[in-house]
Amino acid sequence: MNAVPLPIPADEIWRRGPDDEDPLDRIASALRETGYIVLPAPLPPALLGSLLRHFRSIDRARFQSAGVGRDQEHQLNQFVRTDEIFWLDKSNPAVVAYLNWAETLRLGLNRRLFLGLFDYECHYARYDRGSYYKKHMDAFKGSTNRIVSTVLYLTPNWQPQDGGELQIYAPDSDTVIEKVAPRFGQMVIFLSEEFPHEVLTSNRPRYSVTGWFRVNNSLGETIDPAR
Ligand SMILES: O=C(O)CCC(=O)C(=O)O
Ligand SMILES: [Fe+2]
Repeated sequence: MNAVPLPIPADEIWRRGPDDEDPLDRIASALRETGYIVLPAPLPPALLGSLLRHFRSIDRARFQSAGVGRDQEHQLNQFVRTDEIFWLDKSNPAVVAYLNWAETLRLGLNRRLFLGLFDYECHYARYDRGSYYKKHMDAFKGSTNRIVSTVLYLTPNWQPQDGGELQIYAPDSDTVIEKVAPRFGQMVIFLSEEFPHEVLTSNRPRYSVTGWFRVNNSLGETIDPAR
């Protein structure tokens, strides 16, 4: 692969906290122990700024109404979700830097948790005023290859009255265990098959990058993941 210009040096892409703990150790042990972690600012500010500029530069018309389910089951269901998405590829340097970061996370989690994560897919999501995503699972055991979900928030100057929090429920339950503010730079990482979750109605435009680490379920001539 060609060297791609990064907005920030690759060796500065993981920032250590004041306790000098390796952030990958912290994320891995949280996933092992509780299944999720909220990180207030895991990425360098320069990268967040470049991602937001890229997000805003994309014409509205290029975002697609988000569907529910995959492939043949894929359907638009406005009762469930009203956000719009834009799948990401390596054509923008900020996205490349973000994907490099995700790649180090993938390798770090595989090394520590033996998850066998194979790749990462991600899209931008925009929730216009009044948009939501009702309670759902990102993956059901045995029927999908999404293993770890990530959401990075890019909404500038988010205020509590803006709503749009991510509500995480205990596994198989209606009990809310965490409410994550979609604050600029904040990220949440969770096991896709464990936690029902919901995006509460947003009272202003809400921007995010949602992604999934997947395992490779390809068998014989059936290629899975499909895309
Ligand atoms: O944006 C969020 O907080 C979560 C989005 C989500 O659950 C999804 O896209 O599957
Ligand atoms: Fe989700």
